[in-house]
Amino acid sequence: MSLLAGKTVVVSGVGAGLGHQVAAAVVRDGGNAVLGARTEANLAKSAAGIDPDGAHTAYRATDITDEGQCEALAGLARERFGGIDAVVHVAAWDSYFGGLADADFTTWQSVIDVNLLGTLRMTRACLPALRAGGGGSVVFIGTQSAVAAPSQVKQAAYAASKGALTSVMYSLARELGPDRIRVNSVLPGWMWGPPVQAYVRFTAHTEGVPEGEVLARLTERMALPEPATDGDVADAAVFLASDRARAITGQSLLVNAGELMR
Ligand SMILES: NC(=O)C1=CN([C@@H]2O[C@H](COP(=O)(O)OP(=O)(O)OC[C@H]3O[C@@H](n4cnc5c(N)ncnc54)[C@H](O)[C@@H]3O)[C@@H](O)[C@H]2O)C=CC1
Ligand SMILES: Cc1ncc2c(c1O)C(=O)OC2
Repeated sequence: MSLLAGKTVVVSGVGAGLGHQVAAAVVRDGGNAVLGARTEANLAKSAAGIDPDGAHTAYRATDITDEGQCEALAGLARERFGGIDAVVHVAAWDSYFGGLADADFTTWQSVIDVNLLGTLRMTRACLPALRAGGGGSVVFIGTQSAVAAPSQVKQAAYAASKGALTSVMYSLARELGPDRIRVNSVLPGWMWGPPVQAYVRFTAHTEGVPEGEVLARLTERMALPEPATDGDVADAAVFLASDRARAITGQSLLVNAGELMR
């Protein structure tokens, strides 16, 4: 039987990258995907690419800094598909923010509000449906920068927000375990997809070096020859979302081609 046959998975932050890959993997593996992100046009495009006849997808514009919008997305999942079995939290503000020395704490607060509190708002909005269905799975997307010195510098606020999310995961796994709700994190490293592809192009251009050289620098410390793709990270998230991970909770899974090993 397919990994997610008959299951409904809410996915936040569906744009061109990882969120789209997660939603695509959910439908490919037999489930229903309920897509949220701020821009409705991106959602429509993503859903049309995954599921042209719309039988296994639903979407709604959702900013995870707004609790009411999170609740509306969870409500859409219940209306269209009768419940929620899992939620994968991709939405994040994942740019470069400057270091501590030149910190603007207003920006820090925004990063925390999206990456940490936004993810928790979205989780809370899904809890009644997860409980009503007898349990389910919550998957956070962290980063390897949350557990080790990052390979890029000056991202203290981002690392703080994702590190806190990874810590909260342990606490929630305990809190929600009695309701058979599992909580895990996937921690990508340099993930080959639109944002990192743009970074490689930009860096090659500004340094006047071939793109292959920039990519070689990124992969230098990886055990495998190529970085994980956003599709590879999506597969790990879908596994944790599924019943095949039924005894796994309170874990972080690095999906980074072996750049860091613990
Ligand atoms: N690209 C990489 O190498 C790495 C990415 N990650 C994580 O992977 C996820 C992103 O995947 P990517 O494919 O890189 O980028 P992406 O740009 O496809 O994903 C981020 C999405 O979150 C959305 N978003 C931002 N703020 C939001 C809000 N307030 N409400 C709703 N949606 C919001 C963005 O619009 C975007 O669609 C993030 O959680 C990021 O922290 C982690 C490690 C490495
Ligand atoms: C957003 C983002 N971009 C690039 C990278 C990371 C990240 O979290 C990371 O952990 O290693 C490289």
